[in-house]
Amino acid sequence: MQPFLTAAQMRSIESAAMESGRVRELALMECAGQAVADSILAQWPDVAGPESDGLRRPVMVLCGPGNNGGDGFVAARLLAAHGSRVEVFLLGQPDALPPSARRNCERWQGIGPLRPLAEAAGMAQATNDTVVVDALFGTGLSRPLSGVARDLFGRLAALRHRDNGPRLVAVDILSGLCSDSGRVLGDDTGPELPAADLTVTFEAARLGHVLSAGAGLSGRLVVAPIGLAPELAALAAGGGLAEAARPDPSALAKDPGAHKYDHGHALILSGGAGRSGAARLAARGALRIGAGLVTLGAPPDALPEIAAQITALMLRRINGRGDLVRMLADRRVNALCLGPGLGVGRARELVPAALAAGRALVLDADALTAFADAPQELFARLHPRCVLTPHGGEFARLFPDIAARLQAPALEGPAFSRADAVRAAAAEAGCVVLLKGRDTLIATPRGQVRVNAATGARAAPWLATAGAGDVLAGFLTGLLARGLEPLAAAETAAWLHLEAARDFGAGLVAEDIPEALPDVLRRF
Ligand SMILES: NC(=O)C1=CN([C@@H]2O[C@H](COP(=O)(O)OP(=O)(O)OC[C@H]3O[C@@H](n4cnc5c(N)ncnc54)[C@H](O)[C@@H]3O)[C@@H](O)[C@H]2O)[C@@H](O)CC1
Ligand SMILES: [K+]
Repeated sequence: MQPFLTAAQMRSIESAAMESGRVRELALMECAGQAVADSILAQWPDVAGPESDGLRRPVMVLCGPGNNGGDGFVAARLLAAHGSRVEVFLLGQPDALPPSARRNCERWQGIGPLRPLAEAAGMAQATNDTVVVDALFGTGLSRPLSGVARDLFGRLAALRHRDNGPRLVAVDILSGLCSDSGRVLGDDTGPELPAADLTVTFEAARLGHVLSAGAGLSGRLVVAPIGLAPELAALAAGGGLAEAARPDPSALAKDPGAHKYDHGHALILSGGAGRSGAARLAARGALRIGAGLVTLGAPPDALPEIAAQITALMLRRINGRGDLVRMLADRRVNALCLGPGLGVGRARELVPAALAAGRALVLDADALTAFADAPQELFARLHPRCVLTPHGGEFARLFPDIAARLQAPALEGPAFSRADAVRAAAAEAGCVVLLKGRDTLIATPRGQVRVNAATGARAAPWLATAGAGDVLAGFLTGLLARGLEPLAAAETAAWLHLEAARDFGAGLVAEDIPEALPDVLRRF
Protein backbone atom coordinates (compact mmCIF):
# COMPACT_ATOMS: atom_id res chain seq x y z
CA MET A 1 0.00 0.00 0.00
CA GLN A 2 1.30 3.44 -0.94
CA PRO A 3 -0.79 5.96 0.99
CA PHE A 4 -1.09 9.69 0.41
CA LEU A 5 -1.61 11.64 3.62
CA THR A 6 -3.19 14.96 4.40
CA ALA A 7 -1.42 17.36 6.77
CA ALA A 8 -3.87 16.44 9.54
CA GLN A 9 -3.21 12.72 9.04
CA MET A 10 0.56 13.32 9.14
CA ARG A 11 0.19 15.36 12.34
CA SER A 12 -1.98 12.62 13.85
CA ILE A 13 0.67 9.94 13.40
CA GLU A 14 3.40 12.26 14.69
CA SER A 15 1.31 13.07 17.77
CA ALA A 16 0.42 9.42 18.35
CA ALA A 17 4.09 8.44 18.27
CA MET A 18 5.10 11.24 20.62
CA GLU A 19 2.19 10.79 23.04
CA SER A 20 2.98 7.09 23.38
CA GLY A 21 6.50 8.08 24.35
CA ARG A 22 7.92 5.98 21.54
CA VAL A 23 9.71 8.88 19.87
CA ARG A 24 10.59 12.48 20.64
CA GLU A 25 10.08 15.43 18.32
CA LEU A 26 13.81 16.19 18.27
CA ALA A 27 14.53 12.65 17.10
CA LEU A 28 11.92 12.90 14.33
CA MET A 29 13.39 16.21 13.23
CA GLU A 30 16.90 14.75 13.22
CA CYS A 31 15.71 11.87 10.99
CA ALA A 32 13.92 14.30 8.70
CA GLY A 33 16.94 16.60 8.35
CA GLN A 34 19.22 13.60 7.86
CA ALA A 35 17.02 12.36 5.01
CA VAL A 36 17.20 15.79 3.37
CA ALA A 37 21.00 15.93 3.68
CA ASP A 38 21.41 12.34 2.41
CA SER A 39 19.13 12.97 -0.57
CA ILE A 40 21.07 16.12 -1.50
CA LEU A 41 24.41 14.32 -1.23
CA ALA A 42 23.07 11.48 -3.37
CA GLN A 43 21.74 13.77 -6.10
CA TRP A 44 24.57 16.35 -6.08
CA PRO A 45 27.71 14.68 -4.69
CA ASP A 46 29.61 17.85 -5.61
CA VAL A 47 28.08 19.71 -2.64
CA ALA A 48 30.59 17.83 -0.45
CA GLY A 49 34.33 17.51 -0.76
CA PRO A 50 37.66 18.66 0.65
CA GLU A 51 38.11 22.32 1.62
CA SER A 52 40.61 22.90 -1.20
CA ASP A 53 38.12 21.91 -3.88
CA GLY A 54 36.98 25.19 -5.40
CA LEU A 55 34.38 23.40 -7.51
CA ARG A 56 32.13 22.52 -4.62
CA ARG A 57 28.54 23.40 -5.31
CA PRO A 58 27.25 25.88 -2.67
CA VAL A 59 24.16 25.23 -0.56
CA MET A 60 21.67 27.80 0.72
CA VAL A 61 19.18 26.66 3.34
CA LEU A 62 16.07 28.82 3.73
CA CYS A 63 14.44 28.18 7.11
CA GLY A 64 10.92 29.20 8.06
CA PRO A 65 9.29 29.97 11.42
CA GLY A 66 8.05 26.43 12.20
CA ASN A 67 9.30 22.86 12.35
CA ASN A 68 9.89 22.77 8.60
CA GLY A 69 12.59 25.31 9.34
CA GLY A 70 13.84 22.98 12.07
CA ASP A 71 14.41 20.24 9.47
CA GLY A 72 16.36 22.82 7.46
CA PHE A 73 18.70 23.60 10.37
CA VAL A 74 19.39 19.87 10.87
CA ALA A 75 20.13 19.40 7.14
CA ALA A 76 22.43 22.45 7.18
CA ARG A 77 24.41 21.10 10.13
CA LEU A 78 24.77 17.62 8.62
CA LEU A 79 25.79 18.96 5.20
CA ALA A 80 28.37 21.21 6.84
CA ALA A 81 29.74 18.13 8.60
CA HIS A 82 30.28 16.63 5.13
CA GLY A 83 32.35 19.65 4.15
CA SER A 84 29.63 21.50 2.25
CA ARG A 85 29.68 25.29 1.91
CA VAL A 86 26.37 26.11 3.59
CA GLU A 87 24.66 29.47 4.14
CA VAL A 88 21.56 29.55 6.34
CA PHE A 89 18.77 32.14 6.24
CA LEU A 90 15.83 32.53 8.60
CA LEU A 91 12.39 34.03 8.07
CA GLY A 92 11.58 35.57 11.45
CA GLN A 93 13.44 35.54 14.73
CA PRO A 94 15.20 32.57 16.37
CA ASP A 95 13.45 33.11 19.70
CA ALA A 96 10.03 32.81 18.00
CA LEU A 97 10.79 29.29 16.71
CA PRO A 98 8.99 26.30 18.29
CA PRO A 99 11.21 24.43 20.80
CA SER A 100 12.76 21.70 18.61
CA ALA A 101 13.37 24.03 15.69
CA ARG A 102 14.88 26.57 18.06
CA ARG A 103 17.18 23.95 19.52
CA ASN A 104 18.42 23.07 16.03
CA CYS A 105 18.76 26.74 15.15
CA GLU A 106 21.02 27.21 18.18
CA ARG A 107 23.10 24.20 17.15
CA TRP A 108 23.53 25.74 13.71
CA GLN A 109 24.52 29.07 15.24
CA GLY A 110 27.35 27.20 16.95
CA ILE A 111 28.63 26.28 13.47
CA GLY A 112 27.95 29.22 11.20
CA PRO A 113 26.18 32.54 10.76
CA LEU A 114 22.42 32.96 10.49
CA ARG A 115 21.18 35.65 8.12
CA PRO A 116 17.79 37.20 7.55
CA LEU A 117 15.88 35.71 4.63
CA ALA A 118 15.88 39.06 2.82
CA GLU A 119 19.61 38.58 2.14
CA ALA A 120 19.03 35.31 0.29
CA ALA A 121 17.67 36.86 -2.90
CA GLY A 122 20.89 38.51 -4.01
CA MET A 123 22.93 35.42 -3.23
CA ALA A 124 20.77 33.03 -5.23
CA GLN A 125 21.19 35.34 -8.20
CA ALA A 126 24.92 35.67 -7.80
CA THR A 127 25.77 31.99 -7.62
CA ASN A 128 24.96 29.59 -10.38
CA ASP A 129 24.21 25.94 -9.65
CA THR A 130 23.58 26.61 -5.96
CA VAL A 131 21.44 24.02 -4.22
CA VAL A 132 18.69 26.01 -2.54
CA VAL A 133 16.96 24.11 0.27
CA ASP A 134 13.41 25.29 0.83
CA ALA A 135 12.61 24.68 4.49
CA LEU A 136 10.31 27.70 4.78
CA PHE A 137 6.90 26.05 5.23
CA GLY A 138 5.70 22.46 5.25
CA THR A 139 2.42 21.01 6.40
CA GLY A 140 1.80 24.09 8.56
CA LEU A 141 1.33 26.49 5.63
CA SER A 142 -2.07 28.05 6.18
CA ARG A 143 -2.10 31.11 3.93
CA PRO A 144 -0.43 32.35 0.73
CA LEU A 145 3.27 33.17 0.66
CA SER A 146 3.75 36.88 1.28
CA GLY A 147 6.43 39.49 1.77
CA VAL A 148 10.07 38.43 1.58
CA ALA A 149 9.24 34.73 0.99
CA ARG A 150 6.96 35.56 -1.92
CA ASP A 151 9.51 37.92 -3.51
CA LEU A 152 12.30 35.39 -3.12
CA PHE A 153 10.24 32.60 -4.67
CA GLY A 154 9.31 34.87 -7.56
CA ARG A 155 13.03 35.48 -8.20
CA LEU A 156 13.86 31.79 -7.90
CA ALA A 157 11.08 31.00 -10.38
CA ALA A 158 12.66 33.42 -12.88
CA LEU A 159 16.17 32.03 -12.29
CA ARG A 160 14.96 28.44 -12.71
CA HIS A 161 14.31 29.14 -16.38
CA ARG A 162 18.06 29.50 -16.92
CA ASP A 163 20.11 26.37 -17.60
CA ASN A 164 22.58 27.03 -14.86
CA GLY A 165 20.09 28.49 -12.40
CA PRO A 166 19.88 27.23 -8.84
CA ARG A 167 18.71 23.68 -8.06
CA LEU A 168 15.82 23.56 -5.63
CA VAL A 169 15.11 21.00 -2.91
CA ALA A 170 11.77 21.17 -1.10
CA VAL A 171 11.73 19.91 2.48
CA ASP A 172 8.48 17.96 2.98
CA ILE A 173 6.63 20.01 0.34
CA LEU A 174 7.42 23.07 -1.76
CA SER A 175 6.56 26.17 0.26
CA GLY A 176 3.43 27.82 -1.05
CA LEU A 177 1.78 24.54 -2.03
CA CYS A 178 -1.13 23.31 0.04
CA SER A 179 -0.09 19.86 1.22
CA ASP A 180 -3.66 18.48 1.00
CA SER A 181 -4.62 19.75 -2.44
CA GLY A 182 -1.39 20.49 -4.30
CA ARG A 183 -2.87 23.88 -5.11
CA VAL A 184 -0.82 27.07 -4.86
CA LEU A 185 -2.33 29.08 -2.02
CA GLY A 186 -3.17 32.50 -3.41
CA ASP A 187 -5.31 34.19 -6.02
CA ASP A 188 -4.78 34.84 -9.70
CA THR A 189 -2.04 37.34 -8.89
CA GLY A 190 0.18 34.58 -7.50
CA PRO A 191 2.48 33.87 -5.83
CA GLU A 192 4.60 32.33 -8.54
CA LEU A 193 6.43 29.24 -7.32
CA PRO A 194 9.65 27.79 -8.73
CA ALA A 195 9.52 24.07 -9.55
CA ALA A 196 11.58 21.89 -7.22
CA ASP A 197 14.09 19.40 -8.62
CA LEU A 198 13.68 17.21 -5.59
CA THR A 199 11.18 16.95 -2.74
CA VAL A 200 12.14 14.99 0.35
CA THR A 201 9.14 14.05 2.41
CA PHE A 202 8.69 11.91 5.45
CA GLU A 203 7.10 8.50 6.10
CA ALA A 204 4.49 8.80 3.31
CA ALA A 205 3.75 11.10 0.39
CA ARG A 206 1.26 13.94 0.80
CA LEU A 207 -1.64 14.34 -1.60
CA GLY A 208 -0.22 17.75 -2.46
CA HIS A 209 2.81 16.13 -4.10
CA VAL A 210 0.72 14.58 -6.84
CA LEU A 211 -2.47 16.63 -7.15
CA SER A 212 -3.02 19.77 -9.24
CA ALA A 213 -0.02 22.15 -9.40
CA GLY A 214 1.89 19.95 -6.95
CA ALA A 215 2.24 17.32 -9.67
CA GLY A 216 4.36 19.68 -11.74
CA LEU A 217 6.18 21.53 -8.97
CA SER A 218 7.42 18.73 -6.72
CA GLY A 219 10.17 17.26 -8.95
CA ARG A 220 11.56 13.87 -7.98
CA LEU A 221 9.89 12.68 -4.79
CA VAL A 222 11.87 10.88 -2.09
CA VAL A 223 9.78 9.40 0.73
CA ALA A 224 12.08 8.83 3.70
CA PRO A 225 11.03 6.75 6.69
CA ILE A 226 11.50 8.66 9.96
CA GLY A 227 10.29 6.02 12.40
CA LEU A 228 6.52 6.46 12.24
CA ALA A 229 5.77 3.14 10.52
CA PRO A 230 3.69 1.63 13.38
CA GLU A 231 1.50 4.73 13.64
CA LEU A 232 1.11 4.89 9.86
CA ALA A 233 0.09 1.22 9.78
CA ALA A 234 -2.47 1.82 12.53
CA LEU A 235 -3.89 4.78 10.65
CA ALA A 236 -4.06 2.79 7.42
CA ALA A 237 -5.81 -0.09 9.17
CA GLY A 238 -8.63 2.28 10.06
CA GLY A 239 -9.30 2.75 6.31
CA GLY A 240 -10.06 5.99 4.54
CA LEU A 241 -6.54 6.82 3.36
CA ALA A 242 -6.10 7.84 -0.25
CA GLU A 243 -3.87 5.26 -1.90
CA ALA A 244 -1.92 4.89 -5.12
CA ALA A 245 -3.84 2.92 -7.73
CA ARG A 246 -2.43 -0.58 -7.93
CA PRO A 247 -3.49 -3.35 -10.28
CA ASP A 248 -4.19 -6.84 -9.04
CA PRO A 249 -2.07 -9.14 -11.26
CA SER A 250 -3.99 -12.24 -10.18
CA ALA A 251 -7.21 -10.73 -11.49
CA LEU A 252 -5.63 -10.35 -14.93
CA ALA A 253 -4.32 -13.90 -15.34
CA LYS A 254 -6.44 -16.20 -17.49
CA ASP A 255 -7.35 -19.75 -16.52
CA PRO A 256 -5.93 -22.06 -19.23
CA GLY A 257 -9.15 -24.08 -19.32
CA ALA A 258 -11.52 -21.13 -19.63
CA HIS A 259 -13.91 -20.45 -22.50
CA LYS A 260 -14.16 -17.02 -24.16
CA TYR A 261 -17.52 -16.43 -22.47
CA ASP A 262 -15.81 -16.93 -19.11
CA HIS A 263 -14.07 -13.62 -19.80
CA GLY A 264 -17.24 -11.70 -20.50
CA HIS A 265 -18.81 -9.99 -23.45
CA ALA A 266 -18.41 -6.24 -23.71
CA LEU A 267 -20.69 -4.04 -25.80
CA ILE A 268 -19.32 -0.69 -26.96
CA LEU A 269 -21.84 1.62 -28.59
CA SER A 270 -20.66 3.73 -31.50
CA GLY A 271 -21.92 6.96 -33.03
CA GLY A 272 -22.90 7.44 -36.65
CA ALA A 273 -20.90 7.51 -39.89
CA GLY A 274 -17.63 9.38 -39.62
CA ARG A 275 -17.76 9.26 -35.82
CA SER A 276 -16.95 5.64 -35.11
CA GLY A 277 -13.23 6.05 -34.40
CA ALA A 278 -13.59 6.70 -30.66
CA ALA A 279 -15.76 3.61 -30.11
CA ARG A 280 -13.36 1.51 -32.19
CA LEU A 281 -10.48 2.65 -29.96
CA ALA A 282 -12.46 1.75 -26.87
CA ALA A 283 -13.41 -1.64 -28.34
CA ARG A 284 -9.81 -2.43 -29.23
CA GLY A 285 -8.84 -1.57 -25.65
CA ALA A 286 -11.54 -3.83 -24.21
CA LEU A 287 -10.39 -6.71 -26.38
CA ARG A 288 -6.68 -6.26 -25.63
CA ILE A 289 -7.31 -6.19 -21.89
CA GLY A 290 -8.87 -9.58 -22.13
CA ALA A 291 -12.65 -9.39 -22.51
CA GLY A 292 -13.70 -12.68 -24.14
CA LEU A 293 -15.81 -11.00 -26.81
CA VAL A 294 -16.27 -7.39 -27.76
CA THR A 295 -19.13 -6.15 -29.92
CA LEU A 296 -19.44 -2.71 -31.43
CA GLY A 297 -23.06 -1.59 -31.63
CA ALA A 298 -23.56 0.97 -34.38
CA PRO A 299 -26.33 2.71 -36.29
CA PRO A 300 -26.82 1.54 -39.92
CA ASP A 301 -24.90 4.40 -41.56
CA ALA A 302 -21.73 3.57 -39.59
CA LEU A 303 -21.76 -0.18 -40.25
CA PRO A 304 -19.76 -0.13 -43.54
CA GLU A 305 -16.89 1.99 -42.19
CA ILE A 306 -16.63 -0.08 -39.02
CA ALA A 307 -16.79 -3.37 -40.92
CA ALA A 308 -13.91 -2.19 -43.11
CA GLN A 309 -11.73 -1.48 -40.06
CA ILE A 310 -12.17 -4.38 -37.67
CA THR A 311 -11.27 -8.05 -37.55
CA ALA A 312 -11.51 -9.70 -34.13
CA LEU A 313 -14.21 -7.31 -32.98
CA MET A 314 -17.84 -8.11 -33.70
CA LEU A 315 -20.34 -5.70 -35.14
CA ARG A 316 -24.06 -5.37 -34.54
CA ARG A 317 -26.64 -2.95 -35.79
CA ILE A 318 -28.01 -0.98 -32.85
CA ASN A 319 -30.00 1.89 -34.19
CA GLY A 320 -32.20 2.85 -31.28
CA ARG A 321 -33.47 1.84 -27.90
CA GLY A 322 -35.36 -1.22 -29.19
CA ASP A 323 -32.22 -2.73 -30.76
CA LEU A 324 -30.28 -2.21 -27.54
CA VAL A 325 -32.96 -3.82 -25.39
CA ARG A 326 -33.06 -6.84 -27.77
CA MET A 327 -29.27 -7.20 -27.63
CA LEU A 328 -29.28 -7.01 -23.84
CA ALA A 329 -31.73 -9.90 -23.67
CA ASP A 330 -28.53 -11.92 -24.10
CA ARG A 331 -27.40 -12.10 -20.48
CA ARG A 332 -23.86 -12.92 -21.57
CA VAL A 333 -23.42 -9.26 -22.57
CA ASN A 334 -22.19 -8.22 -19.16
CA ALA A 335 -20.45 -4.85 -19.56
CA LEU A 336 -21.32 -1.81 -21.65
CA CYS A 337 -19.53 1.35 -22.67
CA LEU A 338 -21.45 4.41 -23.78
CA GLY A 339 -19.91 7.74 -24.61
CA PRO A 340 -16.90 7.75 -26.91
CA GLY A 341 -18.11 9.31 -30.19
CA LEU A 342 -21.70 8.34 -29.33
CA GLY A 343 -23.29 11.73 -30.04
CA VAL A 344 -25.34 13.56 -27.45
CA GLY A 345 -28.75 12.79 -29.02
CA ARG A 346 -28.02 9.07 -29.30
CA ALA A 347 -26.67 9.10 -25.73
CA ARG A 348 -29.91 10.64 -24.46
CA GLU A 349 -31.86 7.80 -26.05
CA LEU A 350 -29.59 4.88 -25.19
CA VAL A 351 -28.17 5.67 -21.74
CA PRO A 352 -31.48 5.18 -19.85
CA ALA A 353 -32.03 1.80 -21.55
CA ALA A 354 -28.46 0.74 -20.81
CA LEU A 355 -28.83 1.76 -17.15
CA ALA A 356 -32.14 -0.07 -16.83
CA ALA A 357 -30.41 -3.34 -17.81
CA GLY A 358 -28.39 -3.22 -14.58
CA ARG A 359 -25.17 -4.45 -16.22
CA ALA A 360 -21.70 -3.13 -15.46
CA LEU A 361 -21.55 0.15 -17.36
CA VAL A 362 -18.99 2.81 -18.22
CA LEU A 363 -20.35 6.26 -19.02
CA ASP A 364 -17.86 8.55 -20.69
CA ALA A 365 -17.70 11.62 -22.96
CA ASP A 366 -21.04 12.25 -24.76
CA ALA A 367 -22.94 10.01 -22.34
CA LEU A 368 -21.98 12.47 -19.58
CA THR A 369 -22.40 15.64 -21.62
CA ALA A 370 -25.90 14.49 -22.63
CA PHE A 371 -27.02 14.97 -19.02
CA ALA A 372 -25.30 18.30 -18.38
CA ASP A 373 -28.68 20.07 -18.23
CA ALA A 374 -30.22 17.49 -15.94
CA PRO A 375 -27.56 15.64 -13.95
CA GLN A 376 -30.10 14.57 -11.34
CA GLU A 377 -31.98 12.69 -14.04
CA LEU A 378 -28.83 10.66 -14.62
CA PHE A 379 -27.93 10.25 -10.93
CA ALA A 380 -31.40 8.87 -10.17
CA ARG A 381 -30.76 6.00 -12.60
CA LEU A 382 -27.13 5.17 -11.76
CA HIS A 383 -26.45 1.95 -9.88
CA PRO A 384 -23.39 0.60 -8.04
CA ARG A 385 -22.05 -1.23 -11.11
CA CYS A 386 -21.64 2.03 -13.06
CA VAL A 387 -18.41 3.96 -13.48
CA LEU A 388 -18.35 7.58 -14.68
CA THR A 389 -15.12 8.67 -16.36
CA PRO A 390 -15.28 12.46 -16.81
CA HIS A 391 -12.40 14.75 -17.71
CA GLY A 392 -12.35 18.12 -15.96
CA GLY A 393 -14.84 19.80 -18.33
CA GLU A 394 -17.35 16.95 -18.20
CA PHE A 395 -16.95 16.82 -14.42
CA ALA A 396 -17.78 20.53 -14.16
CA ARG A 397 -20.90 20.07 -16.29
CA LEU A 398 -22.21 17.16 -14.20
CA PHE A 399 -21.14 18.40 -10.78
CA PRO A 400 -21.19 22.21 -11.09
CA ASP A 401 -21.35 22.89 -7.34
CA ILE A 402 -18.39 20.66 -6.58
CA ALA A 403 -16.40 22.07 -9.51
CA ALA A 404 -17.10 25.62 -8.31
CA ARG A 405 -15.42 24.83 -4.99
CA LEU A 406 -12.41 23.54 -6.89
CA GLN A 407 -12.25 26.57 -9.15
CA ALA A 408 -12.55 29.15 -6.35
CA PRO A 409 -9.16 30.64 -5.38
CA ALA A 410 -7.36 28.64 -2.68
CA LEU A 411 -6.78 31.40 -0.17
CA GLU A 412 -6.43 29.23 2.92
CA GLY A 413 -4.99 25.81 3.65
CA PRO A 414 -6.11 23.12 3.61
CA ALA A 415 -7.80 23.95 0.32
CA PHE A 416 -10.55 21.91 -1.35
CA SER A 417 -8.74 19.31 -3.45
CA ARG A 418 -9.41 17.18 -6.51
CA ALA A 419 -9.52 14.22 -4.11
CA ASP A 420 -12.24 15.98 -2.09
CA ALA A 421 -14.05 16.74 -5.34
CA VAL A 422 -14.05 13.22 -6.71
CA ARG A 423 -15.06 11.80 -3.33
CA ALA A 424 -18.01 14.21 -3.15
CA ALA A 425 -18.97 13.37 -6.73
CA ALA A 426 -18.96 9.61 -6.10
CA ALA A 427 -21.16 10.13 -3.04
CA GLU A 428 -23.59 12.25 -5.06
CA ALA A 429 -23.68 9.90 -8.04
CA GLY A 430 -23.80 6.73 -5.95
CA CYS A 431 -21.18 4.98 -8.08
CA VAL A 432 -17.46 4.98 -8.81
CA VAL A 433 -16.20 8.18 -10.44
CA LEU A 434 -12.86 8.35 -12.25
CA LEU A 435 -11.73 11.93 -12.80
CA LYS A 436 -9.18 12.00 -15.61
CA GLY A 437 -6.08 14.14 -15.60
CA ARG A 438 -2.36 14.00 -15.01
CA ASP A 439 -3.50 13.11 -11.50
CA THR A 440 -6.27 10.66 -12.29
CA LEU A 441 -8.45 10.13 -9.23
CA ILE A 442 -10.94 7.39 -8.53
CA ALA A 443 -13.47 7.43 -5.70
CA THR A 444 -16.24 5.17 -4.48
CA PRO A 445 -19.48 6.25 -2.82
CA ARG A 446 -18.01 4.86 0.45
CA GLY A 447 -15.21 7.43 0.29
CA GLN A 448 -12.32 5.25 -0.88
CA VAL A 449 -9.88 7.20 -3.06
CA ARG A 450 -7.20 5.94 -5.45
CA VAL A 451 -4.64 8.14 -7.14
CA ASN A 452 -2.97 7.30 -10.43
CA ALA A 453 -0.42 10.05 -10.86
CA ALA A 454 1.52 10.47 -14.10
CA THR A 455 4.29 12.31 -12.28
CA GLY A 456 7.96 11.83 -11.48
CA ALA A 457 9.16 8.41 -12.65
CA ARG A 458 5.65 7.67 -13.99
CA ALA A 459 5.37 10.83 -16.10
CA ALA A 460 3.86 10.17 -19.52
CA PRO A 461 3.58 13.49 -21.37
CA TRP A 462 2.66 11.75 -24.66
CA LEU A 463 -0.51 10.41 -23.07
CA ALA A 464 -2.15 13.81 -23.51
CA THR A 465 -3.36 12.86 -27.00
CA ALA A 466 -6.70 12.61 -28.77
CA GLY A 467 -8.44 9.30 -28.17
CA ALA A 468 -6.42 8.27 -25.11
CA GLY A 469 -9.53 8.63 -22.93
CA ASP A 470 -11.51 6.39 -25.30
CA VAL A 471 -8.94 3.64 -24.83
CA LEU A 472 -9.14 4.07 -21.06
CA ALA A 473 -12.93 3.67 -21.19
CA GLY A 474 -12.37 0.51 -23.25
CA PHE A 475 -9.82 -0.93 -20.81
CA LEU A 476 -12.25 -0.29 -18.00
CA THR A 477 -15.17 -1.88 -19.83
CA GLY A 478 -13.05 -4.92 -20.70
CA LEU A 479 -12.09 -5.41 -17.05
CA LEU A 480 -15.71 -5.04 -15.92
CA ALA A 481 -16.62 -7.68 -18.51
CA ARG A 482 -13.93 -9.89 -17.00
CA GLY A 483 -15.73 -9.61 -13.67
CA LEU A 484 -13.64 -7.07 -11.76
CA GLU A 485 -15.51 -4.88 -9.31
CA PRO A 486 -15.82 -1.21 -10.35
CA LEU A 487 -13.08 0.13 -8.06
CA ALA A 488 -10.60 -2.62 -8.96
CA ALA A 489 -11.47 -2.28 -12.64
CA ALA A 490 -11.01 1.50 -12.56
CA GLU A 491 -7.68 1.50 -10.76
CA THR A 492 -6.32 -1.38 -12.82
CA ALA A 493 -7.42 0.23 -16.09
CA ALA A 494 -5.91 3.60 -15.15
CA TRP A 495 -2.66 2.00 -14.02
CA LEU A 496 -2.26 -0.18 -17.12
CA HIS A 497 -3.20 2.70 -19.42
CA LEU A 498 -0.40 4.81 -17.98
CA GLU A 499 2.09 1.94 -18.05
CA ALA A 500 1.31 1.19 -21.69
CA ALA A 501 1.83 4.85 -22.58
CA ARG A 502 5.12 4.95 -20.68
CA ASP A 503 6.30 1.78 -22.39
CA PHE A 504 5.61 3.20 -25.82
CA GLY A 505 7.09 6.60 -25.00
CA ALA A 506 7.57 9.41 -27.50
CA GLY A 507 5.39 9.48 -30.59
CA LEU A 508 2.46 7.77 -28.87
CA VAL A 509 -0.96 8.08 -30.47
CA ALA A 510 -4.11 6.55 -29.03
CA GLU A 511 -4.01 3.50 -31.33
CA ASP A 512 -0.64 2.56 -29.80
CA ILE A 513 -1.98 2.23 -26.25
CA PRO A 514 -3.85 -1.09 -26.72
CA GLU A 515 -0.94 -2.41 -28.79
CA ALA A 516 1.57 -1.56 -26.03
CA LEU A 517 -0.53 -3.41 -23.44
CA PRO A 518 0.67 -6.99 -24.07
CA ASP A 519 4.25 -6.09 -23.07
CA VAL A 520 2.95 -4.54 -19.86
CA LEU A 521 0.82 -7.62 -19.10
CA ARG A 522 3.75 -9.96 -19.78
CA ARG A 523 5.75 -8.22 -17.05
CA PHE A 524 3.17 -9.17 -14.42
N1 LIG B 1 5.85 17.68 14.08
C1 LIG B 1 6.82 16.78 13.91
O1 LIG B 1 7.01 15.94 14.73
C2 LIG B 1 7.65 16.79 12.71
C3 LIG B 1 7.53 17.81 11.80
N2 LIG B 1 8.36 17.90 10.79
C4 LIG B 1 8.40 19.09 9.96
O2 LIG B 1 7.57 20.07 10.46
C5 LIG B 1 6.74 20.59 9.46
C6 LIG B 1 5.48 21.08 10.05
O3 LIG B 1 5.85 22.03 11.01
P1 LIG B 1 4.87 23.14 11.54
O4 LIG B 1 3.59 22.54 11.92
O5 LIG B 1 5.64 23.88 12.57
O6 LIG B 1 4.58 24.02 10.26
P2 LIG B 1 5.50 24.78 9.24
O7 LIG B 1 6.92 24.70 9.61
O8 LIG B 1 5.10 24.30 7.93
O9 LIG B 1 5.02 26.29 9.38
C7 LIG B 1 4.23 26.73 10.41
C8 LIG B 1 4.55 28.16 10.78
O10 LIG B 1 4.42 29.00 9.66
C9 LIG B 1 3.41 30.01 9.90
N3 LIG B 1 2.77 30.24 8.61
C10 LIG B 1 1.93 29.42 7.93
N4 LIG B 1 1.65 29.94 6.71
C11 LIG B 1 2.38 31.09 6.62
C12 LIG B 1 2.55 32.06 5.61
N5 LIG B 1 1.97 31.97 4.44
N6 LIG B 1 3.37 33.10 5.83
C13 LIG B 1 4.00 33.22 7.01
N7 LIG B 1 3.89 32.33 8.02
C14 LIG B 1 3.09 31.28 7.82
C15 LIG B 1 2.54 29.44 10.96
O11 LIG B 1 1.88 30.45 11.65
C16 LIG B 1 3.58 28.70 11.80
O12 LIG B 1 4.29 29.59 12.61
C17 LIG B 1 6.59 19.46 8.48
O13 LIG B 1 6.27 19.94 7.20
C18 LIG B 1 7.95 18.83 8.54
O14 LIG B 1 8.83 19.49 7.67
C19 LIG B 1 9.49 17.01 10.69
O15 LIG B 1 10.49 17.58 11.47
C20 LIG B 1 9.20 15.66 11.19
C21 LIG B 1 8.64 15.70 12.54
K1 LIG C 1 9.22 23.42 2.37
